[in-house]
Amino acid sequence: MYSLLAQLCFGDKLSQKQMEEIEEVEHRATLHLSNISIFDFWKSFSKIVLRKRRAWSLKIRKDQEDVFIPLIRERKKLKEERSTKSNMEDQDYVLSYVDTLLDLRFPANHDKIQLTERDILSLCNEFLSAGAGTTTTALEWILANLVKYPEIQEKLFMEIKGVVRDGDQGVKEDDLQEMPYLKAIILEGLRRHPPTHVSLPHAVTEDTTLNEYLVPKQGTVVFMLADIGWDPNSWEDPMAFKPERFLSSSFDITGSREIKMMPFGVGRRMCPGYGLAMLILEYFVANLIWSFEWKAVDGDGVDLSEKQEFTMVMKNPLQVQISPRWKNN
Ligand code: HEM
Repeated sequence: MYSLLAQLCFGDKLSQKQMEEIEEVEHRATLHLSNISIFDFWKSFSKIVLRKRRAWSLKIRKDQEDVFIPLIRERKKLKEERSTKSNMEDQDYVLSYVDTLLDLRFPANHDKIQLTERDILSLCNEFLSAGAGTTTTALEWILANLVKYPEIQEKLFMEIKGVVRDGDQGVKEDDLQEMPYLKAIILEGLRRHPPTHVSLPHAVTEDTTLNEYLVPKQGTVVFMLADIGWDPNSWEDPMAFKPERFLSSSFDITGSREIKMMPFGVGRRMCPGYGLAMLILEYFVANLIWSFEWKAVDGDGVDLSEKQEFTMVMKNPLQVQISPRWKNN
């Protein structure tokens, strides 16, 4: 997942070594995120009392600079070279997230006209840390349920079989449009096991009354994302894994019509990566089930206990036996 997101971020010409360096430093940064939030609240206090943790935090930032800044400079150089090339010479160019950030300009009256390298580094860090752990966690929960309920896995396999054409190597992006049961499985996975159980902190801009409770101006508000998706007033048998509940009508994950679940948040601060995340999940699940049969390790059930890390992960990571469905796998 890191390799995929790293290429979206820094371009598709990264070497294996560069991808490994990005993954290593981002993994450390993500695990460290809970400490950084302490510094946000008690900066002066933490400078003295939490010196060691602060030093560790600064070390991670320095390591990120060592890995990311050369990559940002490479994209800057490529941008300058491209400006002198014709369209014909430039055919294998793929736009990256960093390219869009380098092109960003603020209005002229702003005291800063464009982003600095350090701003771009922070945005790339946000892109990778917000995108990789969440999507990987969702994928693991969905596969865990397909192992736990082989009849659902089989029904999905039959749907894919009806869509993939003879001679195709795997499921293509266009094929996904013809797979309503796959979409239902992804939505049910996100409802039953949202990777983040609470939203990011939001604030109200003025005193607001909600169900007779006053939320004072600037008061911090977080939304209980998992509980909203498990509400028995909205969902029948909410703790069961039943993709069929999403088959009867098209479901709007953005919550613009009604809000019965919000694994990506809703409104202006909704996850900007939700479309990408849905595509990655559909594409990976379809191809993994098309290529392999997934079974529980003999004698072991699938334990769906949760553990809070940066995301809500499986307490006991999924252990499976996978067998290729086709001879050439
Ligand atoms: C299954 C996968 C994902 C889930 C469940 C998820 C969920 C969320 C949630 C709940 C929020 C906070 C929304 C709020 O507080 O209102 C969020 C924010 C964010 N997400 Fe995702 N996300 C996923 C994948 C991604 C991906 C793939 C990217 C980008 C590559 C991404 C980038 C972001 C960013 C940058 C923010 C912060 C937005 C802000 O500060 O306003 N996410 N995500």
